[in-house]
Amino acid sequence: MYAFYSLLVYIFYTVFKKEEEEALEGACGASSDEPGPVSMETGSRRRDGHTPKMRKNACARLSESSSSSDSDEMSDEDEEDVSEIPACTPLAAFLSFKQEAEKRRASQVQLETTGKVTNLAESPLVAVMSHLLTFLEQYSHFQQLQQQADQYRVQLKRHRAQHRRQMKALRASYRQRLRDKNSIICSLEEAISQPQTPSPLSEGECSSDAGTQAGVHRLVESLYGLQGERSKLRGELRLLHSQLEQKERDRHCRIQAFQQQIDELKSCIEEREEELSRLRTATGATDSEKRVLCLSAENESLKQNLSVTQGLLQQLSAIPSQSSTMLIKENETLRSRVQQLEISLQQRAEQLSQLERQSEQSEWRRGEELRKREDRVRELQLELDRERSKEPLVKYVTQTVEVESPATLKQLTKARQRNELLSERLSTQNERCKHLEEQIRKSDEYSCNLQHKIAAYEREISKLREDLLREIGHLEERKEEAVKAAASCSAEHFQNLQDQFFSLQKRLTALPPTLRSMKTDYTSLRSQVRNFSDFYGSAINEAKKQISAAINEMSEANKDLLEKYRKEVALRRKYHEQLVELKGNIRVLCRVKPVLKEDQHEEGQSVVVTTDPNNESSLTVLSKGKGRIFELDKVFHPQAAQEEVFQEIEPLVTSCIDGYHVCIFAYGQTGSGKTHTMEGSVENPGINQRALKHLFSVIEERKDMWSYTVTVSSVEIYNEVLRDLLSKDGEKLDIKINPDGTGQLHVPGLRIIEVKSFQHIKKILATARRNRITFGTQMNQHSSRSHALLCITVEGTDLATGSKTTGKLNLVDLAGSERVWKSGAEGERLKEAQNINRSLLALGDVIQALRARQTHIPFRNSRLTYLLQDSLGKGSKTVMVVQVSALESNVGETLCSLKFAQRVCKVELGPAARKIEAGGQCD
Ligand SMILES: Nc1ncnc2c1ncn2[C@@H]1O[C@H](COP(=O)(O)OP(=O)(O)OP(=O)(O)O)[C@@H](O)[C@H]1O
Repeated sequence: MYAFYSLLVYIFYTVFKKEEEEALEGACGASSDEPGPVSMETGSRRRDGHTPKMRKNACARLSESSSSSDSDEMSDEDEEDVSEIPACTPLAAFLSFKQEAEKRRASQVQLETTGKVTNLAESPLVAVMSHLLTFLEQYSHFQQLQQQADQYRVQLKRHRAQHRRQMKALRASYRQRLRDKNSIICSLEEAISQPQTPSPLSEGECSSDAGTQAGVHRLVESLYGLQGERSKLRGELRLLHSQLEQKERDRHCRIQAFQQQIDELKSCIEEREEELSRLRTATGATDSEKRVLCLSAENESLKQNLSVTQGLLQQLSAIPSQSSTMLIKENETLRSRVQQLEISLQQRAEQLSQLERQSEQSEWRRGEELRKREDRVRELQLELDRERSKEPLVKYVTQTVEVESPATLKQLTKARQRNELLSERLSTQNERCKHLEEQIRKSDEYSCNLQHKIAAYEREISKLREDLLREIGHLEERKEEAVKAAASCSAEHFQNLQDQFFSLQKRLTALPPTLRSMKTDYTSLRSQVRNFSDFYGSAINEAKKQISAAINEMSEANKDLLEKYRKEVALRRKYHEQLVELKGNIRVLCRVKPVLKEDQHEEGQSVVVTTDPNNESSLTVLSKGKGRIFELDKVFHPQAAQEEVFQEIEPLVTSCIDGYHVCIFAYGQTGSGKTHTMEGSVENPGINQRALKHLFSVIEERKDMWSYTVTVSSVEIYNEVLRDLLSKDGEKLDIKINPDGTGQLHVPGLRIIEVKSFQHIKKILATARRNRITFGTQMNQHSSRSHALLCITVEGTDLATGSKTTGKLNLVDLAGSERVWKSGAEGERLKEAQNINRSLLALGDVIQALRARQTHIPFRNSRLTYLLQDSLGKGSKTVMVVQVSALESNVGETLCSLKFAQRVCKVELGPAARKIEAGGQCD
């Protein structure tokens, strides 16, 4: 049995071994004997139909499970060599044998199922055989599969090759198409560069080549990309356009600005030219005239030259030609010279005509200028008239105030009438009260008299009683005596006694009625007195009731009245402000000092300053035989009283109570009356005292609605040093910024006194006057050597609304401006004078800057201007009183002062600003 197995295994081994060896031999022989593709082409086929190469490949494929794709470089011929391989191997014979065995086994199974069981299946040889057969079957199946796979691979290769070929052809055609399309793109680009060009890709073209549709699509995409780029470029272009437009606009604006500047410059040049021509006309001949003269003179000389040359020519022509050539040459040069001269003559003539035209033009311009001047004069005249008509305007404004509010006025008059009625009733009640009181007093007196009378009566009665009793006692005694005597004496005597007794009895009976009447009188009087106190009390109560009722009625009516009054006050304030603004927030008044005896040092001094009684705003100064007219806001004639001057300033003082900053200062040469105007004397007080008086009277008027606090301080600036005029120590003071953050100035250490009454202020003013530095100069016996400032602050609180106002009134008496040589100042006085003049100069600079509306106003250049900063600048009200002397000896100073005043006149401070605080907010 074992021997059989061994034999079988051997058979199989030899069969497989042989097949394997053949395969290996084939492979080795092919690799050694048939090198390269040539041998492959010509190589004979083996028994099994496999070429050596194929086998090698198959081996490789077997060893490498992954069948990598053939390289593209593989030749097409190689691929074509692959053919179908027939499946006729020794294994096939074995397989047929195996199939037969299987069939046998199947029949055996059938036999088993039919019950004919044999013990063949149990034989180990049959099992091994069946195993071997299964293995062989699997192997053959594997080989078949391998063959199939090889076939597929070959087919695949073939397809791939075919595909590659197709691809090649396609690539070539694509390249061709690409070239075509490139040309199309170029044309497209050209088309794109030209806007609105229709797309060169027509539908027909797209559809014409279905194979190149993808390429066309790509092209279309690129076209879209290009279009996108084009739109982007267009956007950029638009942006550039807009930038360009912006630049254009900017350029245009700049051109306009330049044009404007040029226009301005032209107008400026024209003005200059006009000014120049004016100056020329003022000095005499114009430049053009002078040039005309010069040119005509030159012309003349040229003409003379010409005539001389012509004469020379004639002479030369007369001379026989000796050296003719020389002469000809000379002649020619002369001719050319003549020609030149003629040309220049012509030019000159042209210039002359041009200049004549110019002179004509300048003449015309002069005429224009003259006309303009006339117009200006007319305008000035009109302005003057307007200024003159201001006063009626002011009146008109006040009238219009009344006209504008007729309803209010009606109401007011009604209210006033009611008020009057009520006050009349109140007064009648008062009178009644008074009358009652008088009656009470009289009845008191009467009762007192009665009591006195009663006492006298009582005294008399008691006396009479005593007398009566005494008489009765006497009579009783006499009666007893008589009885005794009757007993003893005659009947005659008894009769006498009886008569006496009867008369006494009569007297006694006569006595009781008076006594009774007196008694009744007394009792009635007593009852009257008792009743009178009751009556008096009830009458008083009645009167009180009536009075309280009247008062209630009054207060009811008063509420309305108060409201109306408030409105009226506000309206008045408004119109007052308008009035002040109409007059100007900076006003210049001029006061001419009357000629006093002590001023006339020299004999025969004439008066050179005259005022016009018909025009209150002009004054004429006669200087060097010429009269100069000065126009100011108001001119006071020399006889003007202090009251008259104050009346002009009064509205501004009222403004201060309403919360405005007001500055009033007197300016002028030394001795011209500044101190007189500001301070005055005890008998004839000046602005300071009158202003304070007015202030307190207004405060008194408004006490029902406003409560005010008035504080006063006074300083002097002497040699640029600040001193307190209300303090005795005379310490140097400094001006600083208030640390409260308001940015306002304050003077640390300055005495500020709260003033309660006008009497109090009088004392304060007297102290300030005493402390001020004065010295006698040649110009003034008591010349003030310092600037004195009286600063009044009025803080008001509206009792109804609680709003607060802060007004300031600065009253300044400036030190006199003076000419040092004239005032005879030396040493310390000279230094004073220089300091005074310097600070006045600083004041002038401030005024000048305000007038020119400069952004920087040089307030800090002197202590005076620094201190007056908040009352001199914008939003404040200023009055300058210019004091001038009328005497000829002071004409220089008078002219200086008036010129300065006229400059101040032209300053505009703008609308005044009220300093009011409502609920902690500032206006
Ligand atoms: N309108 C006037 N009526 C009467 N007297 C006047 C008038 N003006 C000035 N005076 C008198 O002239 C004198 C000089 O005046 P005042 O002292 O006021 O001049 P001033 O300008 O203040 O001088 P200074 O600058 O030197 O102080 C004083 O005696 C004054 O009484």
